Amino acid sequence: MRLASDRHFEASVNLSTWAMARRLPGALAEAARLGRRTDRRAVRALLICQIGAAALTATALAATTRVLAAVFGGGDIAAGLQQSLTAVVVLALAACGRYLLDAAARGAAARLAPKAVREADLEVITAATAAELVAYEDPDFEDAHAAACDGAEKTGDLILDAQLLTSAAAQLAAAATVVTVLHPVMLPLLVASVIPCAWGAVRGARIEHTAHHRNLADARLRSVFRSYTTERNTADEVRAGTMAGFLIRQYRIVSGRLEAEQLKATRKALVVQGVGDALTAVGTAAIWGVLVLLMAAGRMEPAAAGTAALAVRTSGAALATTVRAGARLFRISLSLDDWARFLAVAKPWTTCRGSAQVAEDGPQVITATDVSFTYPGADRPALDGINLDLKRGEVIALVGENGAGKSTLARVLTGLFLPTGGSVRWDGMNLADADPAGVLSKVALVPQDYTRWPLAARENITLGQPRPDGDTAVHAAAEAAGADSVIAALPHGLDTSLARSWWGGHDLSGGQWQRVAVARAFHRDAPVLVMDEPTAALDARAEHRIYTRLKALAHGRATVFITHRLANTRLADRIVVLDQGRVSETGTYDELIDQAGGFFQMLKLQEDRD
Ligand SMILES: Nc1ncnc2c1ncn2[C@@H]1O[C@H](COP(=O)(O)OP(=O)(O)OP(=O)(O)O)[C@@H](O)[C@H]1O
Repeated sequence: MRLASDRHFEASVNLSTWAMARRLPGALAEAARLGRRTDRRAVRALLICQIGAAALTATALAATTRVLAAVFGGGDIAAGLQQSLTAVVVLALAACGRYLLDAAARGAAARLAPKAVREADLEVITAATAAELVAYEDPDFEDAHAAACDGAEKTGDLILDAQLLTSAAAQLAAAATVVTVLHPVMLPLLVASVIPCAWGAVRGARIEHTAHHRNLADARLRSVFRSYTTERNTADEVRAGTMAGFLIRQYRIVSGRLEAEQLKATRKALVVQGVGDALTAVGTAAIWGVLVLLMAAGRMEPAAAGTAALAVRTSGAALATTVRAGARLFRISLSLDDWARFLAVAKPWTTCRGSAQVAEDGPQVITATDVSFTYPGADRPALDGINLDLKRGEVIALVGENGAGKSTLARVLTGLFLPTGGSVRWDGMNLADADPAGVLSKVALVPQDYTRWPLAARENITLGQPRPDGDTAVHAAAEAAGADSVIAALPHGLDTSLARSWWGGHDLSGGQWQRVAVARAFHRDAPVLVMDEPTAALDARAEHRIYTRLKALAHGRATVFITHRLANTRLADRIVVLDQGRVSETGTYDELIDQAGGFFQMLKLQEDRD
């Protein structure tokens, strides 16, 4: 099972082995770029250590030749060794130095890796927050974002494997140079012997990556089942609905599919890698044979043959590491593509409006002219031909059936969404031309699904932006929203942590949270106030309190509130009834009653029910 729109999957499956190998320089360059941006010193240290380690490998091999010549050169071994004492010391020092430099390089890579993850993740966060809000309504944006988070995590492995690859490649270069000097036929033999192993490793990586992508949808589905089965938010429904058995069965079914697909891929990869390794083993045996033949034919001194044997072993091991790290890097490079793809997907969504500044004290009038709005991918508009004026000091109630377009209109009027047709103007300035940060700084919004921030009560109201009069403003906002009693009951008042999942955190009821969310909007003291069903979870007393004070709070502001309790609309200066994205009625409460239209019918139904 895989995502129908997974273009990246198609691309990676159709890559040839050579094309895959060609990706490695790009992956190494990306590792270097991320490394340089996070810690230049660590990158420099890493490179110096790698080059130093390679040089010492070559030095050790050269010193080995001299020692072996002393040992196998005939005559007294002890005397020979004494003669080549310097070479022995050089050999020992070079070996020690190489291990130390290798360890230092690994240390530098380990220091860089988490920083690279952080930097890559920050790029994703920055791109996501710079995107228009409407981007989140596009499924491709969400999918790409999820894959990018995974890719960002992998950048740590990219650095570690890049270090391993360059270290092995440097050792290889050193050993290969020594081998070539000893006999020119050795290097081509060595390279030929490792080709099957490289082929197996790269093909194996491709098989595993293909399986990974095939399993993406199932892996996501399984993690959704897991979280829905065990998380606190759903725990009561899982129990009350006796759903645990059903959910666990679903988990098993999806897991079974995942494991079967994975096993199939692992088997295929193992076979391919096994064939490659076996052929490389045959190649290595052939090299040993050639060495023996060269020695037997007197074309190579025993000391040189000894060094060649060592160099062949060293370079063989280095080649194998190079190939395996290269194959892993290839897989990581595919994940990095996911990361880079999100940055590319997010780019066109980046907020790109004008830079005109709205009035410092906010708009006197908000005008929607022939506004329409269609969600990305939707086949019909959520808003269609809306014309509306909202003046400062006026309170408008937006009502209508579920899905009528109320929340969408509230977002369009405040500039959170730009209309896809028509215009919204604040004092004549089209919001498409205005600096979005300036516009949104004039807006206080209570969304339908407000966030229960895992912060202290104070930050839950100030949102990290305290007013000059500090807690006085916080208490005033809390009092206006009826959250004062909530705060008074907290063990440490405004300092109490509302992060319920953490130790010491304090939980609130649904209605108490909603009061805090309303207090947030009041604390912001913005000239445009929008409240989307602000009392849906409140008890009758708290609801009454908010609506009786709303008129006073709305003074000097342009206020819109959305409600399904039509009796609350009595206090609005104007009621706008939406029906399937269009304004079906508008007027004062009394005017709409007199018209005896849809609003009146809905009101009657509610009154009869109550
Ligand atoms: N992300 C989306 N993608 C596509 N269509 C959407 C999306 N969000 C909302 N819609 C559609 O837009 C229309 C208006 O939705 P909106 O949330 O504005 O309605 P509402 O009047 O606020 O509803 P409710 O009273 O249930 O909160 C609905 O038909 C809804 O299905």
